Amino acid sequence: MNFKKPKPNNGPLLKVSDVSKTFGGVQALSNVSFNLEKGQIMGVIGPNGSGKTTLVNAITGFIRADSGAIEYQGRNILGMAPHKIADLGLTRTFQVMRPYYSLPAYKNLIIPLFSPRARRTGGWRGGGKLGDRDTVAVDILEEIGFERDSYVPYKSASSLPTGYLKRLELARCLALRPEVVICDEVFSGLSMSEMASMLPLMERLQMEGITLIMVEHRLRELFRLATRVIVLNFGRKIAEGVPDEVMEEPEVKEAYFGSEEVFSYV
Ligand SMILES: Nc1ncnc2c1ncn2[C@@H]1O[C@H](COP(=O)(O)OP(=O)(O)OP(=O)(O)O)[C@@H](O)[C@H]1O
Repeated sequence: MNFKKPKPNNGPLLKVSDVSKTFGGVQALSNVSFNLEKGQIMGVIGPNGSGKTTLVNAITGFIRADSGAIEYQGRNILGMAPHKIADLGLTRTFQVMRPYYSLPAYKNLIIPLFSPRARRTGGWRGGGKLGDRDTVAVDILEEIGFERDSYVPYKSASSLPTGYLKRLELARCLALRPEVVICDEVFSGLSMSEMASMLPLMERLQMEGITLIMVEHRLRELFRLATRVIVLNFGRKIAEGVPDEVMEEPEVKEAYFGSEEVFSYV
């Protein structure tokens, strides 16, 4: 199979420029722009309904932005189908998880492991020949915290608690050997100890070279990881920068006024 040689990209890994989206009369995104640099963990925060998931959907092709431009590795991806975007290495988790509940956890990874991207990149980590995919699937799950010895990877997805389902969602992205993972609220619904165990996992992914965008309401946990955040409010980007500094900006304080998230971040 012939793949076009990608053009060298000296700019940001992802460049979102003036992206807007309306649903009926609702302006869900209004001229949102930001750059994502390779290796970053970038947070996307904002009150409920501020446009965070719409932004993720627009970047990953699940909805089409009305206007603006989205470039990934220097290539225009606006209007591309989600599976094509994933094939380029830009993947996402879903806020509402969608595993195949009737299948064992590890079988949920078989489809991404059979994807053209996983085949092309030669399997999980280290390259080389793709081994038995069931084994590779269990390996991935073990890497992200499914204890192989207690048979958790083999349990049906429907029997897994939220903490494991969140990890399974992440594992489905990792099976594609992504360059970027956009995590839509990976901390939501997790206990304090589950969240605490998720933090080193995210750090490890970053150390392994994966660039992360994290859409989060859990500011305290997010700010331990993210070096940069953008803040949305009513579809507009109202701030961007280092987390602690951004939270001091009057418009951000006003957007979060009265919200529990801000009280829980300090
Ligand atoms: N498919 C849709 N049809 C109509 N309106 C939508 C649709 N998707 C989102 N919206 C509206 O767009 C706005 C932004 O929604 P979005 O889900 O992106 O916000 P959010 O910041 O992710 O919210 P939350 O933090 O509650 O998940 C909201 O007013 C929402 O009701």
